[in-house]
Amino acid sequence: MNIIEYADRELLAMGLANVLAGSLKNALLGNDFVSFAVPGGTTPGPIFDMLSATELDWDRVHVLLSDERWVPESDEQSNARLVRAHLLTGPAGAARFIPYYREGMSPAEGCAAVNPTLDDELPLSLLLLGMGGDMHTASLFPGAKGLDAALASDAPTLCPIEPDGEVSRVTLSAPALRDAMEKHLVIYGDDKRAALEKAGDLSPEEAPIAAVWDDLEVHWAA
Ligand SMILES: O=C1O[C@H](COP(=O)(O)O)[C@@H](O)[C@H](O)[C@H]1O
Repeated sequence: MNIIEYADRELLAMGLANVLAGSLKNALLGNDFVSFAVPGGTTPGPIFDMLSATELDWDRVHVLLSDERWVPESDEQSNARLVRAHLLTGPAGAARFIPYYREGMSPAEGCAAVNPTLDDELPLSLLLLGMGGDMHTASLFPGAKGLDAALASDAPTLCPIEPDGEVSRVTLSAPALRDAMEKHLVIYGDDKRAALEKAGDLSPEEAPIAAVWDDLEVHWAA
């Protein structure tokens, strides 16, 4: 794991958007299309805003979510809603988005419907992850119902998961995340940095970020 420190969050957003744009362009050189998985939550909006303005062959980029709350896009908690508002605009509006939520289906039924459509997206060409202070990444939450299944080496690509006291979710599994060709993690603040450092002494069940951090490039600002 390599940690890159930025002077502030704005510089991080600019720097990381540049890194991601360069990685997408490189990956597009050797492939008909590339798969780019992105997080939701409160952190990535400004990074998406900057990246979306970059000129590249977005029509050959497939955008996926690292995880999703099992809510329709009309719900403010929807990660797809965030991605549509901040990433799939301007030049990046030409990208192909692969949403997960299926109206009228349970998360497990939704995963069964979505999983066959993800086969061609693996291994992910480029992955951006976020992390919570509890060391969850994507929706691999410590103690969640479904965590063991999503951490298993033979886990399906997209798995249902029920974090304690939270809306039901779906998440890319640990193997799908771990096997990405290039992986970045963005975190802000001393608390998350301390949590990340602590995760090295813990199991993936206790600190799910530890399941995916081989070759992870970490982008941090206070
Ligand atoms: O629930 C989620 O949390 C993580 C971290 O979110 P943040 O708000 O602390 O940045 C995020 O990466 C994940 O995609 C999201 O669904």
